Amino acid sequence: MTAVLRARALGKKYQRRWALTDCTLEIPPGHVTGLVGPNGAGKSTLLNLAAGMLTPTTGTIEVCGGRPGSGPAQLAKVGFVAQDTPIYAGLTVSDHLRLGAQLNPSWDDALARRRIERLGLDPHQRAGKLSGGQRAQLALTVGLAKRPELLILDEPVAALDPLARREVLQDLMEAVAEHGLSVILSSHLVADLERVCDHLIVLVAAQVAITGEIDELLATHHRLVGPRRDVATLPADQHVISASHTDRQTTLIIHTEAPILDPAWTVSTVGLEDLVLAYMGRAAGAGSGRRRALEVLR
Ligand SMILES: Nc1ncnc2c1ncn2[C@@H]1O[C@H](COP(=O)(O)OP(=O)(O)OP(=O)(O)O)[C@@H](O)[C@H]1O
Repeated sequence: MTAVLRARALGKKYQRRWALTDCTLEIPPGHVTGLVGPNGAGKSTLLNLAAGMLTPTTGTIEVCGGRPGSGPAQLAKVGFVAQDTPIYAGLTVSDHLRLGAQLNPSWDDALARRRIERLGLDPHQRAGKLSGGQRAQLALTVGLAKRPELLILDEPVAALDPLARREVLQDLMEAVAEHGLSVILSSHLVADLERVCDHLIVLVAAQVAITGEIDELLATHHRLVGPRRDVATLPADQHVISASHTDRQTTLIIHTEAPILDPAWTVSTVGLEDLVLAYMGRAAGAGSGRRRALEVLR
């Protein structure tokens, strides 16, 4: 099966600053992939590269088997809802649906109208007069009704209330189950990602800190608590992601494929939020304010 996204040593430089470096990734089709990382980590840059809104400085990126932005066939395969909720302020809600129908060969008008009605949006209202959350919903409706192979969403639920957020995520999961849609979405809301995503990309400081299938990542990361210990004495196959020590005790989050045999450790599982925070904290340094960049709403 063709990967929905394949990046090899992908990099993007804005003037003198690298926003993304040495990014190598492969996302299989039919999945919901969560993209997470601190502010400024390069998430929007990666998503804009995938949507063809930016061109790489180094490396390559292939999306649904084609080069992003390479022409109408590629545009039809990929839906993109950018972070700033792209709508046309002067056009009404129904103008957006008309435009969507004209521009997209596989436009699902029934889906679009059903969704607008369910959301209670007035078809005659100008998009510029909608609330932030309603605008986000309109942009998402256009993205879903386009019926792309891959829908790329940059912080799609940030402006939505908790109930609306849950409904949007539900809609996405239904589209994945019914139409085989693949989704890549960035969010700071790890609890949401935990609910809908089966793949994860953690970007930190312009680099991929970890990527993979979430179940597999959770099965190979462990929390170890035991008597204070120098991490340099751990077996070579145990990679320390985060470490904290008191006078007597050491707490670690480690990555390993092998069983943990040392009886000195109490071993427990790691949740997605802990895993993400461990990788974010590794780059930022323990106790840094960067940890606060990750908003965890339950
Ligand atoms: N057009 C641009 N020109 C110059 N620098 C840019 C531009 N766009 C982004 N950057 C820089 O590139 C880096 C990555 O930005 P990006 O928007 O990809 O991060 P992000 O992870 O999406 O952040 P956030 O979570 O805050 O949305 C940042 O340091 C940002 O300042």
